[in-house]
Order: sequence, then C-alpha cells, then structure tokens
Amino acid sequence: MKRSQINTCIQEAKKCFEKHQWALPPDPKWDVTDFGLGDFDNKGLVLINLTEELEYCEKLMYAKKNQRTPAHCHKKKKEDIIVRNGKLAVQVWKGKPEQKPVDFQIKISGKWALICSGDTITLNSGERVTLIPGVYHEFYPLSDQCIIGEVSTANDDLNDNFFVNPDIGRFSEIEEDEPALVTLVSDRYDDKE
Ligand SMILES: O=C(CO)[C@@H](O)[C@H](O)CO
Repeated sequence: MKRSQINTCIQEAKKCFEKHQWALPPDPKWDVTDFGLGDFDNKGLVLINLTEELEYCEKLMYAKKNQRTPAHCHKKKKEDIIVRNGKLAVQVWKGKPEQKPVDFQIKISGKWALICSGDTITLNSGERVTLIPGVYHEFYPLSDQCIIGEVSTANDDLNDNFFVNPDIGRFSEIEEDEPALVTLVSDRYDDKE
C-alpha cells in the first residue's frame, strides 16, 4: 500500500469515530492492511489495538461497505466481533470453507443459534458474534461505514491468523510516497528487525 493511501484512510476512520463519539486513546496503535493483495477498497481493514495483554485484547476497527476481511481463523484466539455502529455481514464456517457444510452452534449476541457452515450472519449496531478457535470467518460492512469492535483472548497477529487464500499476508508492504501521519503497528515490528 502507498503511505498516502494509509494516511487518507486513517483520516477517514478518525472522522467516522468522531462522528459516532468513539473517543480514541492517546497515541492509538493503528494498523492498516490490504492483506498484501493490493486491493484495499475490496480487501482491507483499519484497526486500532486498544489493549493487548497476555490474557486479553481489545480492538476497534473500521471498514467501508463491501470492504472484506478475507476468510481466516485463529488457532488460539477466541473473539467477539461486535458492531459498534453500522451493519456487518459475517460469513462463518465450522472448518475450512472447502469442507462439506455441516450444521453447528454459534453464539450470536449471547444466545446459541444453529447455523450451517458458509451461512452469513447479519449484525446490527450493538450485536455480536462469538467465534471460537478454528471457526473460519470473513466479514464486510453492509452499511456505508462500519465501526467494529473486537474483544478477545490473547491476540498474536504475527502467528495466529490462518487465511484461506495462501497469497495473503497479514501486513502490507508499504511504499513511502509521503510522510507517515502515524506509526503503524507494522512499522513498530519493522523497527525491531
Ligand atoms: O481477528 C481479527 C478479525 O477476526 C483481527 O483482529 C485480525 O487482525 C484480522 O487479521
């Protein structure tokens, strides 16, 4: 991704958070990714790591209509994906999407529901889905913009994201075409190399 594109979408996300009165912490830990696919408008996500502790993690995310976070699962992390504002479609599979569809139970806003692998759940503001390790999920807003929360057990973005598409990388290569507005989580990883 170009740094200019990252700067623009951070400003856009900030405006949306402000509009809906989601106050950001001081020095937010921004994370912007096109999942290495170079098609940010269709496959992309803006995230802020609000807290990352050994036992738990909380993130705030922002995406635009039809901007997908591609199908993936976590082997360790259990997470709630929560709609803070907007409408979100979450497609879920019990195992790998290519496997034969099976019925399974999933918690939607705290209540067990019986669904089938590959079903798409629609969540409105305030609603959530609980994803246990191994459940593949892909999500995208149905509203023009969506503020999405994530509350989870420990998060490990370097080692605990398993995407179906083997071409996907969790972080983007960045082309420095203008000065960075913020330091991204991935810039911090680069500094440690
Ligand atoms: O787990 C999620 C979304 O399900 C995010 O925290 C990851 O960073 C996406 O790769």
